[in-house]
Amino acid sequence: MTNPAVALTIAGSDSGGGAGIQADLKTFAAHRVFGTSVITALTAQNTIGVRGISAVGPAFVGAQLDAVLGDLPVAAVKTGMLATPETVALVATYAPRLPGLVVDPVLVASSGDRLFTRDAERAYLDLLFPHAAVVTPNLREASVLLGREVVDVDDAIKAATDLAVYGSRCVVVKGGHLRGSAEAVDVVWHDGQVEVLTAPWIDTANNHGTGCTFAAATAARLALGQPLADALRGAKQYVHEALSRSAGWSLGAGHGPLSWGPFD
Ligand SMILES: Nc1ncnc2c1ncn2[C@@H]1O[C@H](COP(=O)(O)OP(=O)(O)OP(=O)(O)O)[C@@H](O)[C@H]1O
Ligand SMILES: Cc1ncc(COP(=O)(O)O)c(N)n1
Repeated sequence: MTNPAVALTIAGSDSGGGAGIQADLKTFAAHRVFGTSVITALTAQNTIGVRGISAVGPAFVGAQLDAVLGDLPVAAVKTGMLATPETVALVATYAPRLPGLVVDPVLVASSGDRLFTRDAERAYLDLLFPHAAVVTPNLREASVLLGREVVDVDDAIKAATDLAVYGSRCVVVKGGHLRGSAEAVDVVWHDGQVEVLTAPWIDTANNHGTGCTFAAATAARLALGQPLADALRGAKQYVHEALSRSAGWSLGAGHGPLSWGPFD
């Protein structure tokens, strides 16, 4: 019997089940990847918004990392909500032991609620980005990180190029919040080249967890040994399929969750 590939998510819990650790573990399982998890924060959250956050102290985040990395053959890692600059700094100290590192710099929930205490920008840019195989900010996160508005595809191309300066091997500026487009366009910077990933736009309010799912699907595919470019294309396709299958659901009064695979 061969072992399954193992991936790790370092992220926050979403009590509503749509984003965070819950979305990541579902996405790993959908790729037939065994999921491990280091929890950085609890959120009291549903499809409408975030009611409260209780961050886990960095020492206990470290204890979880030691437990997982000291025992299991983690082949790829995704970071989501890290909640505090201290936890970003702590995770950065583990970076040499974190293969295939996908950094989703979660700062704000789709509801608009903040998911990070303060001083996020410098901690992410200076400490974690240099170790990442890929970083995956959405438009709003790219704006916060760069301290300027990022609202259209041209801005996203410039943002991806400017964020690449911080040392990540690849940057994806996700366009799920671009207005007025018939396509969901993500801008990818890789080795000095910029390209776009596109998929047909799905008209649905059930989009809570798209960012987490995209980053987790990328990490799952890296854990399975796919090259990064293939992993990103496959993750984009996975999110599109998940969104299209749950477009008509009505779970909760706010932004509902996505469906999940396997889809093959
Ligand atoms: N309505 C949609 N139709 C098709 N693809 C979408 C849609 N919304 C988001 N996506 C895709 O989902 C992925 C995540 O992008 P998005 O910009 O939504 O991330 P995010 O803002 O981090 O997520 P969230 O909105 O859940 O916080 C991207 O590949 C994006 O293009
Ligand atoms: C615990 C937690 N982590 C992350 C997100 C953002 O998720 P997404 O950008 O996928 O909506 C969230 N709402 N809650």
